[in-house]
Amino acid sequence: MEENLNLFTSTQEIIKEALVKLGFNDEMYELLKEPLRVLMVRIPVRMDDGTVKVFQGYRSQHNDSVGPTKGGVRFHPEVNEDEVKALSMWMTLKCGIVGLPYGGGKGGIVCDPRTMSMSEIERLSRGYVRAISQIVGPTKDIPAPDVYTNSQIMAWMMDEYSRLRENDSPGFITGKPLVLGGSEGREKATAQGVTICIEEAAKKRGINLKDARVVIQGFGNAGSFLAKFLHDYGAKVIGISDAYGALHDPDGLDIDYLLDRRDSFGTVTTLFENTITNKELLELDCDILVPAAISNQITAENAHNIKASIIVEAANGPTTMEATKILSDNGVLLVPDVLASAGGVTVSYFEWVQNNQGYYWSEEEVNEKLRKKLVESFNNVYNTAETRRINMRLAAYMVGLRNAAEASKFRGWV
Ligand SMILES: NC(=O)C1=CN([C@@H]2O[C@H](COP(=O)(O)OP(=O)(O)OC[C@H]3O[C@@H](n4cnc5c(N)ncnc54)[C@H](O)[C@@H]3O)[C@@H](O)[C@H]2O)C=CC1
Ligand SMILES: O=C(O)CCC(=O)C(=O)O
Repeated sequence: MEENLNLFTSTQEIIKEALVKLGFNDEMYELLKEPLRVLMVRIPVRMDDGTVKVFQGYRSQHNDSVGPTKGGVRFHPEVNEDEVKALSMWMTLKCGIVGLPYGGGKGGIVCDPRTMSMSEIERLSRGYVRAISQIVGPTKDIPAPDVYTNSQIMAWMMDEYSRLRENDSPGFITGKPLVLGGSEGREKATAQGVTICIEEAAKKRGINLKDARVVIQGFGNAGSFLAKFLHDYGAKVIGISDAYGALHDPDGLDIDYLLDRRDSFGTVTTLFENTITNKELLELDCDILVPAAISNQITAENAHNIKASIIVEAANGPTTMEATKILSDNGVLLVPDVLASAGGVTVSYFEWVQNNQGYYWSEEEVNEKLRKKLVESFNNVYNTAETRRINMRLAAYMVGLRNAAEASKFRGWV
């Protein structure tokens, strides 16, 4: 049988399994198997050469029983409806695992910002906000950065929303520049959260992080800060990659140099000649592997060749369900995306709280609150997996779905 690489339908399968284990009935599955709302929009943008290009975008809201929906916006040529739907479902799980008062949302635009000018990207970002403005807002659905979007794009989107509503609305979006109500620590939050999960996983496996050899796929927001944290900690980062290739040095890469040379899209390998492929990178001999780029990277095809004993998923959906099973059977400790990458949305929540109260915290305060939440969440998922004798992905789905399911029940939806 062919492997299911569809992110949406494979997520439905595991949601079903988790709900059955939690004792919920078929009606609950009927409610949670699809987002409540998916808006498809067409965004006309005047390009710099005077022509008009029409871009396709989406905003998906999985479940808003717990609170407003929350999740990033992705600018990528491969964005599609099923991917955005799955990404919004994973946001419900992340918020449930960390205990945030949100449901899951996610957005995306089919585009390649690497080939666009800054002013074209600005017009596209503003057009997207105008197109989705009816269904988003600080108490409805709160966007944030994701692949190929950043704090500048968040600033344009916040400005456009504030103009439409005729009032300043910093709580409409998170991941903003500090001066516009961004939070200390948000930029590094995803990598901080992944680092905390790596520390906890290493403890469980008796691995000393200072001796560990680490491979990271992706050198953008999540991957590059993570490389820096682990490098500074004393771990040996022996491989990194971007969309164009990968770098490998068994003695450890010069992370500070690479950080200095990478561009705003997380590209750095194009400056080097002796590169390897992303596929080769994933199969390198190492202790800890962190996919921090895109989905469907570890599949049934290459799962048997993975040498790492710990995989911590910074990216959303990097490992297929079939590969998850192969890796668990092989004794690999796999810390799933919905837990490992939850640091970003956690500090986004802190940013929103600070915007709502108009009082801002120090970076130390943010990091301390983040650590507390992630250590608790890691152990909650790990212990569920141990007690139930299941892998951490299924355990994370069980922990993550509970709030949305119970809140939907209390509201009388099911
Ligand atoms: N930024 C955030 O706060 C969060 C990000 N994530 C996830 O982390 C992953 C990376 O996101 P960011 O670092 O924010 O994005 P980014 O846009 O800052 O960086 C993306 C990186 O992935 C690389 N990449 C793109 N296509 C690739 C391909 N086909 N093969 C290999 N590498 C490729 C890029 O070259 C770049 O290095 C995504 O899956 C995202 O959904 C998850 C939670 C929060
Ligand atoms: O910061 C946020 O609100 C969402 C981050 C995100 O999109 C994700 O965790 O995948």
